[in-house]
Parts: sequence; structure tokens; C-alpha cells
Amino acid sequence: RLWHQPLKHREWNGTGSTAHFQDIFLGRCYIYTQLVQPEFRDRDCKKIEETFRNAFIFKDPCEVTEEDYHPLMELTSQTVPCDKTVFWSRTKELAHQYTWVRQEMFTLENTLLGYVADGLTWCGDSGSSEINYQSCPDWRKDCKNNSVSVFWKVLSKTFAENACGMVQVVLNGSLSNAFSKDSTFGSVEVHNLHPEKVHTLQAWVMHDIGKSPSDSCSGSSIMDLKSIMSKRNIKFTCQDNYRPVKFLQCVRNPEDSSCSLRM
Ligand SMILES: Nc1nc2c(c(=O)[nH]1)N1CN2[C@@H]2O[C@H](COP(=O)(O)OP(=O)(O)OC[C@H]3O[C@@H]1[C@H](O)[C@@H]3O)[C@@H](O)[C@H]2O
Repeated sequence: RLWHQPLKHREWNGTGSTAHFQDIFLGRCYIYTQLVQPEFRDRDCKKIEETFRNAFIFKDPCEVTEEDYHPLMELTSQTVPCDKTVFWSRTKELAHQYTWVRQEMFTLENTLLGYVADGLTWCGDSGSSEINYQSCPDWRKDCKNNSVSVFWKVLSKTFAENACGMVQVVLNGSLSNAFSKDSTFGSVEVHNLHPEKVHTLQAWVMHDIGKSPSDSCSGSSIMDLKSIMSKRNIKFTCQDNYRPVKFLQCVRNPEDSSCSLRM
């Protein structure tokens, strides 16, 4: 009778894998390779999806390692043109508005894997070849190193290692610490920039419109970032409310006094 029982997945505290995960993954892969970046048109999306799935299927989602994603990284390696890399931290929407307008600039979402995986959840099970749609590990209650967060850590590390020339980062000046050593940017990307390839990091500290700024280029957290970069032999520059990004904020809040023509 046992083999009639539906496979019992382990119960986790987080939401399950995104429904239709494989269709979404495949569909996004075809959109990216055929429409967004046509130089990728002959990449094999079915092989990419299968390699992605093999990284976490049949594995306890709290035991997935960075090595598990290496075959996928090799299959989808992508270099971003020098001076065009945009990192972000706690400014996801604003950073993507910027690269939407400045199409030659790249956040991780503008690369194949970041584009395909953004916003999705996925996990498997050590005793099954099935994706677990019922639940996946919660970052706090179950395990920090789960199938999704390990993926973003590996992808962010590779993204930073490939960066060259002048790189940018959009930081949130409405938080008490615009730069956080605990963030992915602060704990992974900053430490994987190659000083022989990247000569300058420029930070844009953006304040939410209508909120009082609580950090800025002269704040202590940015001083921490500045000293990390000088120890790594990478020049550091910082601008509060970098105008091209500020314009994007003002498009959505034209009446705000900080958006008057004199800005
Ligand atoms: N969909 C994406 N997720 C993530 C990217 C990314 O580029 N796309 N990440 C990380 N990341 C996941 O987002 C939160 C932290 O965001 P958040 O707290 O807002 O900022 P982080 O610095 O941790 O991460 C953003 C930084 O790392 C890459 C991207 O290239 C940015 O330069 C955490 O769960 C990470 O695992």
C-alpha cells in the first residue's frame, strides 16, 4: 500500500516552491535569450533548467552548498561590460528603475540567472526527485544556508568577481546604516571585487522622498565602506542623492519640495 501514498515532503516554516516553477523558469529563460539579450539566443534553456534543478533536487534544502550550484554557474557564465555593473542594498526597486532607464547598465537581475530566478522560491527533498511546493526552509526559523539564499550568495559572488572598471552601488540613506556589513552587498560582493580589475566603487546614497534622511555619504556606515575599499586598494567616491536616480524618484513624487526645478 505504501507506494500509493503521496510522497510526504518534510514540513518547513517557509512558503513552498513557487507554483509552476519549471514553466516560469523556462519561460523567463526563453524571454531573456530570445528577446532581452539576443546574443544568448542559442543557449539551451532546457539544459539550464535541468542543471538548475539538479543543484537542489534530492537534497535536504538546509544542506545545499555553493558547490552544488557550480555546474549551473559554468553553464551560464556571463560577463558584464566594464563600468556597467550596478550593485544595490535595500534599494531593489530604485536600482531596477535605474537600469530599466539606463539599459546598458546591469544589476544582477539584468543577467540571465538573476532575471530567471528573481522573486522565486525553490527547494527539494533528500528522499525525492520532486520539488517541494508545500513548504521550504524559513531563513530564521529553519536555516540561513538554504537552497535559495545559497543561490543568491553564489550568484552575487560571481557577479562581483566578474565586475571591472568603475562599479556603482545604490544605497538607502533612509536607513540608519546605508551600508551594512551583514547585507549581501556588504558581506559578499564588496569582498569579491578584484582590485586589479575594479579601480573605483562609487556609492549613491539615496534618501526616500518625504522621509528625513538618516544616513549620508558623511555617515559612519559609509566611512566603514570607505575604509574597507581603501584596504582593498579600490578608490571610493560617494554622492548623496545622485541626480539621475533622484530624477526617477521625483517622477513618482513631482510635487515634493525636494523635486522643485531648483533641485
Ligand atoms: N532577487 C535578488 N535577490 C538578491 C540579489 C539580487 O540581485 N536579486 N542580491 C542579493 N539578493 C537577496 O536579496 C536579499 C537581500 O536584499 P537586501 O537586503 O536589499 O540587500 P543585500 O545587499 O543583502 O542584497 C542585494 C545585493 O546582493 C545581490 C544584488 O546583486 C545586490 O547587489 C537577500 O535575501 C539576498 O539573498
